[in-house]
Amino acid sequence: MKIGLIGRGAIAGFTRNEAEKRGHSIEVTLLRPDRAAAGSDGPCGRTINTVDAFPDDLDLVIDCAGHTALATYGVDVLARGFDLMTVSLGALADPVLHDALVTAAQRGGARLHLASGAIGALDCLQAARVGPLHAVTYVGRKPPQGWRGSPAEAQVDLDTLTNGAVTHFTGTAREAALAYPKNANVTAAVALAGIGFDDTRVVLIADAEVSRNIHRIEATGDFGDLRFEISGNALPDNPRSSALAAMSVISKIEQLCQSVVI
Ligand SMILES: NC(=O)C1=CN([C@@H]2O[C@H](COP(=O)(O)OP(=O)(O)OC[C@H]3O[C@@H](n4cnc5c(N)ncnc54)[C@H](OP(=O)(O)O)[C@@H]3O)[C@@H](O)[C@H]2O)C=CC1
Ligand SMILES: O=C([O-])CC(=O)C(=O)O
Repeated sequence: MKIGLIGRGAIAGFTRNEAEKRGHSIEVTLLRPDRAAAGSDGPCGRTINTVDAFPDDLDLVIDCAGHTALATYGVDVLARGFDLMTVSLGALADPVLHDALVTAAQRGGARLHLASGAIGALDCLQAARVGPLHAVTYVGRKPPQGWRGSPAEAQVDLDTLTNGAVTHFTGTAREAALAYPKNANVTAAVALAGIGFDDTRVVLIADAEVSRNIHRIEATGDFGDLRFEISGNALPDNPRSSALAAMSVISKIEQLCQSVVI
């Protein structure tokens, strides 16, 4: 695939390396206008600053840059007719942005692909909701540094939390996804696969006793009961983000290339 990337952080770096190892080409990287002069060549390859500058022959654009980036560029990317993959699923909790992306995709004849990110069991939730599902709860537990730059900082001193755990959020997936744009995109994945943003219950915990990002789903429905838990290693460049989130981007690229899709 010929790919355009948005972002140059931890997930983007992993995506670049692994995609190129697998024979895909990162043709160009979109950065904020003040980050790199358009057309410059550096560790991100050829850089651009606007959606207009994406070459016409791209197969896919991948957003690895968070909610603001999806809100800033997503509509224009889809309206230009490029398929767009995103890890910034939590941004879809904003109904205005959600509808604008859907309209742009329809106008451009393109699709928005949601990477599964740092969590799993989404296939099970999607099937179970046919039943229907009755209740879904997500509990996210990360080491204190995994909540840096989030509203948790207003409730708990992350630097001095060296033992025990503090619950800093309980509420809906919509509230969590919007309030924790860098830490709780998984709540959006669970909501979108299951019973939606307003009915999915969320608990977020800073836990000094854990060293990995632990995501737990509990669901009940006509299908039976589901309990799923993953302990994800963080990416070396960003303790907030699990390595699986970056791996899920590569997995989705491979899915898009396959004739037999699971
Ligand atoms: N679905 C999931 O399970 C997960 C989703 N995520 C989402 O992925 C995002 C990226 O994660 P990660 O790579 O670890 O984060 P990093 O902080 O390592 O990198 C973020 C990158 O995005 C760039 N960026 C931010 N805003 C814009 C913008 N408006 N325009 C262009 N570039 C922008 C930053 O650019 P600059 O260097 O110029 O600041 C930086 O290169 C997270 O913010 C989060 O929303 C993360 C983990 C899991
Ligand atoms: O990477 C993770 O473990 C989860 C995360 O940050 C997110 O969902 O935004």
